[in-house]
Amino acid sequence: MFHVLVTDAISADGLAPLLEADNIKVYRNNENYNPKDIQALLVRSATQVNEELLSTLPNLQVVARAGVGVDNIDIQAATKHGVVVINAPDGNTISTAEHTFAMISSLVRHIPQANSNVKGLEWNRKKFIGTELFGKTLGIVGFGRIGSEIAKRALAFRMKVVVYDPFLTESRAEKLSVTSLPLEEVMKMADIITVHTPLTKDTKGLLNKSNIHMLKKGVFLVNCARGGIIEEEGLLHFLNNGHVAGAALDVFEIEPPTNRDLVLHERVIVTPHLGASTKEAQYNVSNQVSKDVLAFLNGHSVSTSINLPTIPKEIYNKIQPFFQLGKKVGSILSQAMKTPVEEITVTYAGNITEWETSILTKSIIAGFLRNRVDTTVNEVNAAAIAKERGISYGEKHIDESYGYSNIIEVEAKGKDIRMVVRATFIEGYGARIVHMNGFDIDFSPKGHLLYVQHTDRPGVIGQLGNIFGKHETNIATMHVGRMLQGGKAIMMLSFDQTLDNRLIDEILQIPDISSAITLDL
Ligand SMILES: NC(=O)c1ccc[n+]([C@@H]2O[C@H](COP(=O)([O-])OP(=O)(O)OC[C@H]3O[C@@H](n4cnc5c(N)ncnc54)[C@H](O)[C@@H]3O)[C@@H](O)[C@H]2O)c1
Ligand SMILES: O=C(O)[C@H](O)COP(=O)(O)O
Repeated sequence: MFHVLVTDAISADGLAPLLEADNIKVYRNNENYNPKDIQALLVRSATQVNEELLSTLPNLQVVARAGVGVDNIDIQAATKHGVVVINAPDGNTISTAEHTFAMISSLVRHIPQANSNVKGLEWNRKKFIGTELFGKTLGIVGFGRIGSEIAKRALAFRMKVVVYDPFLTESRAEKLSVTSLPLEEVMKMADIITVHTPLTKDTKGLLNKSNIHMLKKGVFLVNCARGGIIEEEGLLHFLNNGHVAGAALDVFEIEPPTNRDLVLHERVIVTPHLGASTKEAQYNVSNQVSKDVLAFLNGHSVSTSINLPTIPKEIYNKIQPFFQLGKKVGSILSQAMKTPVEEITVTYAGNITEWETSILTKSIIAGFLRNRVDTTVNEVNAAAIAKERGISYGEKHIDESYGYSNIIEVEAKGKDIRMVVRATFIEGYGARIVHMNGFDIDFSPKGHLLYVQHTDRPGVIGQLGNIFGKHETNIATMHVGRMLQGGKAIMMLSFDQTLDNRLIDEILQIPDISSAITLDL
């Protein structure tokens, strides 16, 4: 059973994949739970996922942000703890774009102020003369998912759209009918500026007390991204001196906001971080992270991770079975060698070489380390832990795939010891180990296995069978591999339960058996 803690107000409908799964127990923050049980944490922007919180959840494997911004999550601390961070990058794009556009429209037509005026039983029509959007220039800073949706809406209102985004290509700007310009140009040209970047060290105070004077006099400013991208002190200064005509803010440097002069300013309209607060967006982000968390806990890799290399979805789907196989190969080596390993080399051949394999290599390293360290190891921290333990690793791609459509070969070397395992994934058949230390073999890497090295002589298998029979232990499957008749050979047996050590000791008494190692996969 996996235990999932949901701390913020996350859509219950969207949580259905987790709530309905047989092997998942979901706790809300106000329910009783043991912090040591929690393997997954689901948050929005309210929970601060910092070192302090991470240390209270020692078995946490994944933090999922039901939304876009991960500035409430200490990614570095999570990575150090081996915790994968995922988010739902596109589930609230439309809602936030619509909210931003509603804020722009409200701002230029003074709708919130006029609403309060009429509700205050006044009827002041002259006070609320507005500005048309038609023909005006909208400056969009940050032209990602939300920025580009806003551009579509602005163009439908027959506005001109100029954008600044250092990562925007000319062809994408052209395709979306916007003009891409340096920030200074956008600042000089725009009648309204809306920001849609993440909050980073580069975007903090992007518009500030020293540069807002460069904007057109009478400009309107909008921030529905993150508090601080437009510096609040600078904004207030230029509102007060009349350079800025008005501002619409959904987000604040401190939330709830403490800057009363700004919030209460008569030309400022505000909402309490409502960009993503629609039924649809909340369902989308909750459902998206629930599916990802479920997949992750069930041993599958995720495609939206913040602190893992990103793999395009179509490649991710193809490469996904190899992650589990890779971890198992790593685990086989780790359990079979039982001695210090200094170097691991992963060789890929066949169609798998068409893909980016570095993350797969990290999976293999994680699978290897899992049996050897007492902390959580996964693709996120495998490289760091391997380095810490003095294990170097590398990967290469070769042409020889031994007749299989794909091959992963892992060689682990230590002082006077070397072991090689070769595996493949066959569509419709599954994962197979096809070679071990010079022996061709063919078995499925799962369950409770016994890896036996012996001499190929009549009677060895019979003696082994007798011991299992005596202990009423049923052999589920058995695979044998040898190089030469009468020479060294190996056996891989599988069982329905873990084998008792006394039984292994008895097996080792058989003269032609040189080693018998249990592998739990
Ligand atoms: N108010 C809300 O409820 C709400 C909801 C969703 C998202 N957001 C915020 O909106 C932000 C944008 O969301 P998105 O989904 O469009 O993200 P996105 O990643 O698709 O787009 C962000 C864009 O900003 C650009 N960028 C990065 N650094 C920049 C810089 N220094 N100058 C200019 N552009 C820069 C990037 O190239 C990217 O195109 C999020 O980071 C989040 O903080 C707020
Ligand atoms: O980054 C986001 O997704 C938005 O800011 C939404 O935040 P929320 O989930 O706290 O509403």
